[in-house]
Amino acid sequence: MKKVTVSGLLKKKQAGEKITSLTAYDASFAKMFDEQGIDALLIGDSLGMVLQGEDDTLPVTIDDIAYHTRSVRAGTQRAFVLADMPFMSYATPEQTYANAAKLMAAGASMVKMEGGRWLCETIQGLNLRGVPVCGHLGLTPQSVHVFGGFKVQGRDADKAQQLIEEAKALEAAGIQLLVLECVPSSLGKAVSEALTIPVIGIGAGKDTDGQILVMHDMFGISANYMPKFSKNYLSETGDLRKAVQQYILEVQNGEFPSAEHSFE
Ligand SMILES: Nc1nc(=O)c2c([nH]1)NC[C@@H]1CN(c3ccc(C(=O)N[C@@H](CCC(=O)O)C(=O)O)cc3)CN21
Ligand SMILES: CC(C)C(=O)C(=O)O
Ligand SMILES: [Mg+2]
Repeated sequence: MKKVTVSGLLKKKQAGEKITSLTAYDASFAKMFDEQGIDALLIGDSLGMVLQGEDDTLPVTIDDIAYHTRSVRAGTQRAFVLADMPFMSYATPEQTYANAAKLMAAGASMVKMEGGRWLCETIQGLNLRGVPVCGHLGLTPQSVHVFGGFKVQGRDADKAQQLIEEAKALEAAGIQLLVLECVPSSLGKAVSEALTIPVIGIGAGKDTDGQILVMHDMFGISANYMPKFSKNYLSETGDLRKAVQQYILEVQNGEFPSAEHSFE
C-alpha cells in the first residue's frame, strides 16, 4: 500500500481528482477511515467541541492534540495525518517551534494553523526546521470572539479579494495545503484557482480541490449542532463503513457539496 504524501496530494490537484478528508481522534475510527481509502485525516481542535462538549475550540491544549495524534497515527497506515495547532499555541515563532515539535513527535506529518499574512515568518521558520504547514482561512474558529459567532466569511467583494491575497501570501511563505472554511462557493473556486497547492474546503462550495468534514457531523452524532455545510451520511446508509464510502464517492464525483450544503 502506497502512503499518501504531500506530493501525492498535489498530484491529485494537478490531475483534477478530488482530495477526501475527515477529522479523526482515535485509532479505531482512523483505521476504519483509512481502510475505506480516505486521503487525509485531521486531528482537529474541533475535538474541544465534539469530544469535550465545549462551546468553542479555545480550551483545547497542545497536550490534548498530541494525545489524540498519537492515537490516530497508531491506527493509520495509508492516509496523510495532519494535526491542528490549538488556540495561542503559535502566538510567537519560538513557541510555535516547541509546540509543533510535540505534534510531529506524536505522529503528525504536517501542522495546521489558522490565520493569514501574520503567520508567514512562522511558516518559513517551521519549513526550515523540517515541519510542513497547512494554512486555514475563512471562518477560523479560534477567532470566534473576534467574528462575534461562527459566521460565513468573505461575503463582500473587498473581503473576498483580501482573502485571496492572504492565501497567496501563505503559499509564497511555504504552506503546502490550505483549509478554507465557510466562504461563498465563488470564493472557494477563486482561491483554488489562484493557488498551486491543494485547497481543502469545508463549507466552501464544490470547486475546491478537496473536502473535509468533522467525522461526528458526517455521522450526524455531534453533541452541539449541525453546521449547514455538513451532511449526515449515516442516516442514508445505516452503516458506519457505508457512510464513509458514500461520503468519499460523493466528494470524488462532485455530488457533495451540493447547493444546500454551500453558501452563496
Ligand atoms: N461539530 C463541529 N463541526 C464543525 O464543522 C466544526 C466544529 N464542530 N467545531 C469547530 C469548527 C466550528 N465550525 C462551525 C460551527 C458553526 C457554524 C455555523 O453554525 N454556521 C452557520 C452559518 C451562519 C452564517 O450564515 O453566517 C450555519 O448555518 O451553518 C459553522 C462552522 C466548524 N467546525
Ligand atoms: C473543521 C476542520 C477544518 C478543523 O479545523 C477542525 O476539525 O478542527
Ligand atoms: Mg480546527
